Amino acid sequence: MRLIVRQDYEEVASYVAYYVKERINQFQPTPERPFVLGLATGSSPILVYHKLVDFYAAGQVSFENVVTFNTDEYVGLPKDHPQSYHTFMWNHLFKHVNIKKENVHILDGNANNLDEECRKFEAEIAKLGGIELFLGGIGPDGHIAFNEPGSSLTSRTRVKTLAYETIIANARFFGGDISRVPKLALTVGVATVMDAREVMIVITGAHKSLALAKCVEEGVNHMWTVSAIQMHPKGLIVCDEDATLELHVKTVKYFKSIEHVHHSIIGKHNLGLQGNLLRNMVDTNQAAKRRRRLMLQSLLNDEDEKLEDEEEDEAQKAATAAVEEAGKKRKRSNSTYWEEKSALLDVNP
Ligand SMILES: N[C@@H]1[C@@H](O)[C@H](O)[C@@H](COP(=O)(O)O)O[C@@H]1O
Repeated sequence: MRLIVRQDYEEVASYVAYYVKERINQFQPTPERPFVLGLATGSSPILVYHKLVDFYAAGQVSFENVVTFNTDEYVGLPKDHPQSYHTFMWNHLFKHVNIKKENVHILDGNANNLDEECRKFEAEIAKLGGIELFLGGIGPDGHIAFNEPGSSLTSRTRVKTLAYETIIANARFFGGDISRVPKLALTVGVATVMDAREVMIVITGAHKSLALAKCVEEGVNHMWTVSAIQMHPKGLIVCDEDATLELHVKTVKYFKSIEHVHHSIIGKHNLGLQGNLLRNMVDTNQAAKRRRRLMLQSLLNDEDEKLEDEEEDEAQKAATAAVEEAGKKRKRSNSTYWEEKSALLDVNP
């Protein structure tokens, strides 16, 4: 498992959005071989979606051959209800990009036969050969999708009763009134998420720091369902500094050092998106020179910043600049959405 620590929510969102964009582009999806992406709702991915919309507006990514599957949906809430996950996904992402309607999969919480709806959802995923990248968030109790504490780690898409803590946490979307929060939801299972070829979880805020510590430093446990990521060969958690509050200092230092050491010794340009070594690009002479220079610098007690300057990824800088430009130019079509977003981000659940 990799743990990427960034300063704050904004930096986490930039990292994740860039990552998703690059994975789609590297995959080179076609209608016959689409990129299958798992997506979540909640406040954690909102800024990621905003940045993906900006990448799309800047011509840096296309969703034409992207197929999506969403983690969950409330039972009994009309699709067009302002708090349904259908409304959320269309307002925050889908209606701003070129995704095809038929490529979007969100569970129908109003289906006549809910069990059948869940079975069909799993079958659709399987038909497409599984999910390539699952982007998720967690609740403060460590639940992934709506897999509440005690959910089976081998669970599949099904109807789930929401935990009291989740109902309280989500009441912020229903005017703070817990009686208005639906008590049932359809959700992908833990195994549905873990079957994806890559799982990326966004965890931000001090209120999720206990869940992060349980997930990273303790055992795989159905009381913290996100901890199942420990068993995944390509699990990636992207968190902010606040979320690390309950982790041991040595844990945080270790995961940070992985990134730092790899960049310093191997060179950022020799590392793939998933931390893999781009063998063809490694020039052993260059690597030896770098090692010598590093050694000299540490002897001379030089500042680390000098090294980091050289390692800046020019492509990412250019991409970010273009996106910022597009973001400025683009007139947001749905202003209430941005008001809603700020409201969500201001609330401390
Ligand atoms: N079912 C959703 C989850 O999929 C989401 O990860 C979680 C976190 O929400 P937030 O990101 O707003 O903290 O909220 C809900 O419970």
